[in-house]
Amino acid sequence: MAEVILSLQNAQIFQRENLVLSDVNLSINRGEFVYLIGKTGSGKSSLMKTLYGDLPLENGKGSIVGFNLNNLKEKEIPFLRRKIGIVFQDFKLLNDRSVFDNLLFVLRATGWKDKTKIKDKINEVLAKVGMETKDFKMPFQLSGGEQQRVAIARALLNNPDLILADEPSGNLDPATSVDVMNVLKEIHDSGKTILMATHDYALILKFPYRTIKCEGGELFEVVQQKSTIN
Ligand SMILES: Nc1ncnc2c1ncn2[C@@H]1O[C@H](COP(=O)(O)OP(=O)(O)OP(=O)(O)O)[C@@H](O)[C@H]1O
Repeated sequence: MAEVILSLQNAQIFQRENLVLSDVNLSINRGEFVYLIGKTGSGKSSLMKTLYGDLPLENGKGSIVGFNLNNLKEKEIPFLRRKIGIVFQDFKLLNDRSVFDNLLFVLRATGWKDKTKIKDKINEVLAKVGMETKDFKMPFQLSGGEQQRVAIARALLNNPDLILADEPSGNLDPATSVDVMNVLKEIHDSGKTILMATHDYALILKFPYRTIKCEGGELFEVVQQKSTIN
């Protein structure tokens, strides 16, 4: 039977006192690739933030990778984030250190000690995104697409159950977006569950997966036809 990895029932999500999403119902099984689409301001990022513990789930029920979002405690958030890999539109690499040291920083912060295991893990994730020869480079020496590959490698470090990608191609040109999407597709094909917020309908047409639309404070399943996702 399919294993539910993310579930929200009648969830309400607020940004401060503003109700952004009034009734969110969503269930994602292990191994799925799901797009989250919707107009600017429709609440996609707010939903993502709730899923990684940056915004509280005010009402309704929610669970993700075995954590209950309803009474998520501050001290549980680092443990939740080890089971979720997060990829942002603006990469969020540390600009004062190399690719290798960006990844080292995350491993050290999550308790890794053994130097050989650390090196092997960094090489493994960089190889998955085709960046194994650029581990010595500084982020500003990389193109946007390369920086996003490193950010995806970083998201894979702790072998997460779920990857949340919030507009990962938002800062990339169309050809580079397809390259990065191919990396995400390979990761998905290897068994990972991915939820990706995007505005990029060309990508959705090229890589068709289950699509959810955020509109009027709720989520709707989209039937994969060009006319319905615009
Ligand atoms: N930090 C914040 N404080 C208060 N309100 C916010 C904050 N961030 C977002 N909002 C509001 O919450 C609503 C949803 O924004 P959100 O960023 O989740 O939408 P989005 O669908 O991700 O948009 P985009 O596609 O532009 O990223 C908007 O009305 C926005 O103004």
